[in-house]
Amino acid sequence: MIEVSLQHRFAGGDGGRMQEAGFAIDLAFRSPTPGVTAIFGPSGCGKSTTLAAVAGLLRPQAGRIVLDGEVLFDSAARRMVPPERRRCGVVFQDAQLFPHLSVRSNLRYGLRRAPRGAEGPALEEVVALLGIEPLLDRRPARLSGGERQRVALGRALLSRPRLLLMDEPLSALDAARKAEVLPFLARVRDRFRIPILYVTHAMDEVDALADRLVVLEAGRVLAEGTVEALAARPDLPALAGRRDAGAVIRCTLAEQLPGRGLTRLDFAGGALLVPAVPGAVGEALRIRVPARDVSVAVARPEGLSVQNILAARLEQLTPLPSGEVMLALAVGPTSVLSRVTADAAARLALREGMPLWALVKAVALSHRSDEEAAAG
Ligand SMILES: Nc1ncnc2c1ncn2[C@@H]1O[C@H](COP(=O)(O)OP(=O)(O)OP(=O)(O)O)[C@@H](O)[C@H]1O
Repeated sequence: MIEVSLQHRFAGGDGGRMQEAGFAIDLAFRSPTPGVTAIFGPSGCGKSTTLAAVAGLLRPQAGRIVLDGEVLFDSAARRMVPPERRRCGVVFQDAQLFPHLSVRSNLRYGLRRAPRGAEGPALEEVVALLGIEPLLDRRPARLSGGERQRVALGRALLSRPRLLLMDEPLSALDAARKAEVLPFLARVRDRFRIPILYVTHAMDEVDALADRLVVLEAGRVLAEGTVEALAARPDLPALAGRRDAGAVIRCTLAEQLPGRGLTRLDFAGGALLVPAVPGAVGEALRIRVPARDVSVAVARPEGLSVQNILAARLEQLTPLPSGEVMLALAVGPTSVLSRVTADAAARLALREGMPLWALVKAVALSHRSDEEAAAG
């Protein structure tokens, strides 16, 4: 378990005359270990400050930080474990490799920082896992952004951390590079089982990697919980107001239908047919069903090209700032979100509790817990 509670106020920007109050953070959350907790929120909400406090790079004015029973910081007990003794591996947005050292030497630097006797993967294992063997003799300047991040991750792992802290490690990469690095992060998560605090404002990274979410706003915790539970809440503007808002659902790959080019995914309360997903029957998957790709009907529609028509009940109807309405639909025990126009909601006389049909037009595959799948 990681327990973080911190209160801190930065000095104001007026040269210390205290006319303008500085940013204040006052938050607490707990995350099980191992596992990936994404710290999510708009720019300036305190994400990096939180990581800095956990890493020991910032001494909060008050609070307590405990990792698997070991107190790293406790203002009441005046305890502050110095950063080098906390065993946190940190990966930033820019890889921060030593430019004058080869990749191999950068990795060895990580190993040298590992405490004597600490257990962890060998250099060869990390190199193989991250696919960086061909890069070992290169200098960082001759690496792509994605390659640099893989090396930075390798260096962090080799310091044998008990906790990985990642501060927007993919945000400087374009979509293609990001897609290249994400599976490696998933492999590290699955292979080494090191707890990870992962700062991001990219939902696809949350979907691909995280078990839990801590949503911050202006230095406070707005919500925390599993990715599935929070993604299904229509009342969190930080999540439901986004273009990519949607329910996150755990599924099992239930059947391959090669003749139709489809795969059947089963979830609690129903099943979805999706374009063929490679993988073995029984494999666990996680999908995002974007709210914008779900429409509703008051009677079961016939003769549609849409494959997936699910019997649902309208649980909650939440107006969005955009003028649209977010519908929380229960499909058995599973929540699905649908975003419709206010006009459609009025036309269909939608009200909470009524039965509806949910038409699911698209599904995004986001998370594969299986290591081989993550690699491929
Ligand atoms: N050393 C400092 N002195 C004064 N103010 C600071 C200091 N460090 C951070 N802040 C302020 O604290 C607030 C939170 O910063 P932080 O970097 O934690 O945000 P963030 O959520 O990580 O943002 P981003 O997504 O843009 O990286 C900001 O308003 C920032 O200006």
